[in-house]
Amino acid sequence: MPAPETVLTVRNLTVRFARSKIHAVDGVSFDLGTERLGIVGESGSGKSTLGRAIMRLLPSAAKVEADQLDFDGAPLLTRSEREMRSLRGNRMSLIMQDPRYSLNPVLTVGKQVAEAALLHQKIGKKEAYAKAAEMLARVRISDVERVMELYPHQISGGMGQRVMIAMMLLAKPRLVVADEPTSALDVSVRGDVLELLDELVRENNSGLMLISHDIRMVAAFCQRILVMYKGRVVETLTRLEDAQHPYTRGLIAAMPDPRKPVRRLQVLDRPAIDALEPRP
Ligand SMILES: Nc1ncnc2c1ncn2[C@@H]1O[C@H](COP(=O)(O)OP(=O)(O)OP(=O)(O)O)[C@@H](O)[C@H]1O
Repeated sequence: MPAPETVLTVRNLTVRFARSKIHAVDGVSFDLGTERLGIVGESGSGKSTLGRAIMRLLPSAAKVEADQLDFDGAPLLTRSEREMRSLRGNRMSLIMQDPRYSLNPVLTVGKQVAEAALLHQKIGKKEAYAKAAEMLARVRISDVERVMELYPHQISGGMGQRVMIAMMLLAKPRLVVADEPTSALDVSVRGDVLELLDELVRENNSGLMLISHDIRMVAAFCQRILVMYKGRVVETLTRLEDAQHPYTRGLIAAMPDPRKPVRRLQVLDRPAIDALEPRP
């Protein structure tokens, strides 16, 4: 029996897309507790595919296999699509880079947050609107009344992420997968959104997978980091200072440290890294 705080157990997870020779995710194993876990790697390393495989949100062309993929102690891969839809609306949530793809474009912000309140709490319609306003204020939206009347295309990316987080505060998910949640945002609001995400997962005692190419941001926010290269986890870290793998060091060097003067950015020595990762 897994410990009660175990949210996810992943053993030898593999994803392969039809007509592709490579494994987008290649034998990944890890456990996720009620913690903030970062998944980092360069573009194409398999981060998003890993997150979507866990949410069971990959297209049918993707073949997902695992020795074990358990969420809250129960297998995920054998669940029906109907069960998955219910899980995704309640127990697991995905935050994507652009919230406009997650919010319903034909519903005002107020209506969709109120619908989330109706779905997750035993309250009436009027109370649901009051609850929606309360949640939007909690994610530090100042002009709540006005924002509730707007449609998703009328709000900024930062505002969209706040709305998503407000809806998740109502759903209280056990697992949050956040895929580059701040990459499309103005630098000035990135910190705010991360802070809200932190409040969300702490309040609900959730497990968070934060997927990003920005290893410094992830290191500042997460307790543990999995470093992915060509679909595999090459290193697990709790501090950047402990990085041993040349690929990880390359990722760190490629992200300028804001506290230090900019030097020439390093280029990854791929042949040397590939030589360390023998392929079958
Ligand atoms: N729908 C798809 N069909 C075929 N191949 C895919 C599909 N989605 C992803 N891939 C491939 O899987 C591999 C991993 O891609 P993935 O998007 O997971 O990487 P990533 O690390 O998240 O990159 P990025 O940061 O650019 O999103 C890549 O080789 C990619 O081309």
